[in-house]
Amino acid sequence: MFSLNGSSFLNNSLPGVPRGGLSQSRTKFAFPTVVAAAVSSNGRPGENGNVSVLVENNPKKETKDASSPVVEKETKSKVSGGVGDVYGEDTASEDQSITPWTVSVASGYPLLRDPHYNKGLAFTEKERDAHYLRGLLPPVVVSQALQVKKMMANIRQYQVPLQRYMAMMDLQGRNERLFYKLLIDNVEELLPVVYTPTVGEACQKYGSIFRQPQGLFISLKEKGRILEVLKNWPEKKIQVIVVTDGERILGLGDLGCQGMGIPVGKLSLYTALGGIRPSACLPVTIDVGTNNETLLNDDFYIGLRQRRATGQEYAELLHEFMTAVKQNYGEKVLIQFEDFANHNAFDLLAKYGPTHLVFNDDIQGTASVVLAGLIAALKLVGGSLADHRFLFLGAGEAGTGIAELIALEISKQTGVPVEETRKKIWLVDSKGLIIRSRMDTLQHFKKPWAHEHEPVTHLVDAVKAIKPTVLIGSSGVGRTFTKEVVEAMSSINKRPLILALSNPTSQSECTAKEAYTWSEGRAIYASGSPFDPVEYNGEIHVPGQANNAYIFPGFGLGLIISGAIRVHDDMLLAASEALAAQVTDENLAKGLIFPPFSNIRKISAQIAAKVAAKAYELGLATRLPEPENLVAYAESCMYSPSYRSYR
Ligand SMILES: NC(=O)C1=CN([C@@H]2O[C@H](COP(=O)(O)OP(=O)(O)OC[C@H]3O[C@@H](n4cnc5c(N)ncnc54)[C@H](OP(=O)(O)O)[C@@H]3O)[C@@H](O)[C@H]2O)C=CC1
Ligand SMILES: CC(=O)C(=O)O
Ligand SMILES: [Mg+2]
Repeated sequence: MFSLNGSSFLNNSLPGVPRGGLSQSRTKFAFPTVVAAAVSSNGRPGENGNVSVLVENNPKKETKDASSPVVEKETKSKVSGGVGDVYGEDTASEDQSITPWTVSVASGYPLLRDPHYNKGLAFTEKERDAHYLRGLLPPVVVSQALQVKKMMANIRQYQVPLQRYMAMMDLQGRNERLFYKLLIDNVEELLPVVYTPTVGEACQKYGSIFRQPQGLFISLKEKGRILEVLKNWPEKKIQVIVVTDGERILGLGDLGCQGMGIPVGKLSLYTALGGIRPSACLPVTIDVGTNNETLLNDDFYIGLRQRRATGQEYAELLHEFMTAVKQNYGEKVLIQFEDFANHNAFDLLAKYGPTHLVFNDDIQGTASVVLAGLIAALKLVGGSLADHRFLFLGAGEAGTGIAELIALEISKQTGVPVEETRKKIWLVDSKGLIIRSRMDTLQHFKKPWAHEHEPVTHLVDAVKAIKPTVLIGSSGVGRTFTKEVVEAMSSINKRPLILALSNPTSQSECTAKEAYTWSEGRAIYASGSPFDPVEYNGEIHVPGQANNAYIFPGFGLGLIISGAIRVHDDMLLAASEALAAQVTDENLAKGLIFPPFSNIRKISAQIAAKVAAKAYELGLATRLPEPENLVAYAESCMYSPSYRSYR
């Protein structure tokens, strides 16, 4: 359905040139010396991440047939972890020194201005001497732990969420490792700041709060030159791209170029939650204009001031981008489509699924996370998936994506064809229940859900008619699960399962408090954006966060560590099962059908391992041989935000 089996072909997996080329400036090291030192210091070439330098200095390697599995094997033996530790920024052994180099070996003032290597007051005395920092910093030397403590105290002082967001973005632009240390160690507190709901407001106001550009902006002005534009990005070894065209940002509609906050936020989660190195992540916004009149008339709008290009003009720009990405980064770069409007999202996935490693987070990631929640919830509501009836409000990317994965899973479990299992699932769109008599006017992705039924216009009537055990909101419209709707669900079910997926919080179909109150404490509830626990009748109910952030970081890691070349539906099912398995009885007892985010890196490693295992099983993995313990391997590949010492 969402993806196709690809044939097993390998790509150019040799690392590229160092960031920005091979120039150097004020440094005590000449490059060959650095390379020699790097290789011989531990006797394990590449272990400390200097593989790219080795390749640069060994033309023989560069000319090898990159499609040969032998090259894969060689590369694997030299690169720790398999997620391309090209710049020596991070390896399993953090006590080893590395060279902090940017376009040149950074030192002095530029070193303090380079977020990749800056440590602020945490530069040691020795580093201050070696890297010309004397006088550029006050005398005190502090630990990263103290920096975290201070930053958290600063951030907590801001009462306005957008101020917290801006403080976090400033930190990311100033000291990347500290940013990730903060985010990883305080994930439950900071996720709502760098991600939904606050990122939604940030996108709405992106022009006004714009300080430093983040990510790569590709607009219609760059048509015919996209490859050139990609080459302007300072990092060469990209493993994950999150791209949007800004047309459906959360449930906030068309935010044009200001949608950039979403790829930036998603990729910071790829690093914090999934352990992908920041240098391997590329946020992209494709600017084809916007139909948002408010933005078009906003002096501070940062995008093209024109209405959206469509049709051939749009398709050609996207095609040039997809082609340039593959040309520049190879076959195995993961391209995650994010927050495209559904009239483009399904077509892009279908068009590029057979030729690129593509993943649509809103269609596929959301499906995988919701299926995981449903599998976990069965322990509370009883029965198998096939015993339940599902009703959706919203029949777009999220709604039909989830519906299809549920139908697929039931089909796998029961052996009943998917055309039959779909009949357990009903969807309502802005015109009412999707039924057979509407077939001629339905968008293609809705057609499989057009079952035989009388017309039903209102959700509450659909609930009464269909009698679902599970109600899922994916309409992007807030407050649509009214008291009547929740009461109707509660009159049919002992434990109504209610998922209000729409983001941000303002678009949530109902709040946690409403769900628990209107169901008299019986609802099992989760939402796309977080809600605090609710006390009802002396009992504490903890709402889960049904958000694709549980899936995509681990899913992407699994693709990368296996060298997968295509996404397959069975990988989504594997990810769901892995996530569901992480929900403990203790979680369930509180009403939680997702595990807490505090443990997310461990969870991501479990997901990555299952996804990678599936890639090997399906013959879609190119990183050979398959590691024996995929969970341990996934964990060993993860980026650590601890500071490195600079020689
Ligand atoms: N929690 C999570 O992880 C995720 C949450 N989401 C959220 O889900 C929401 C929808 O996203 P997505 O599926 O991509 O959006 P789409 O635009 O693809 O789909 C929206 C659907 O909702 C329907 N709809 C709109 N208004 C109403 C209404 N008043 N009554 C009934 N149906 C309505 C639309 O109907 P019609 O087709 O007739 O216009 C359409 O079928 C967003 O808020 C998004 O943030 C998305 C992905 C992940
Ligand atoms: C979470 C997400 O991807 C969305 O709301 O679009
Ligand atoms: Mg999204």
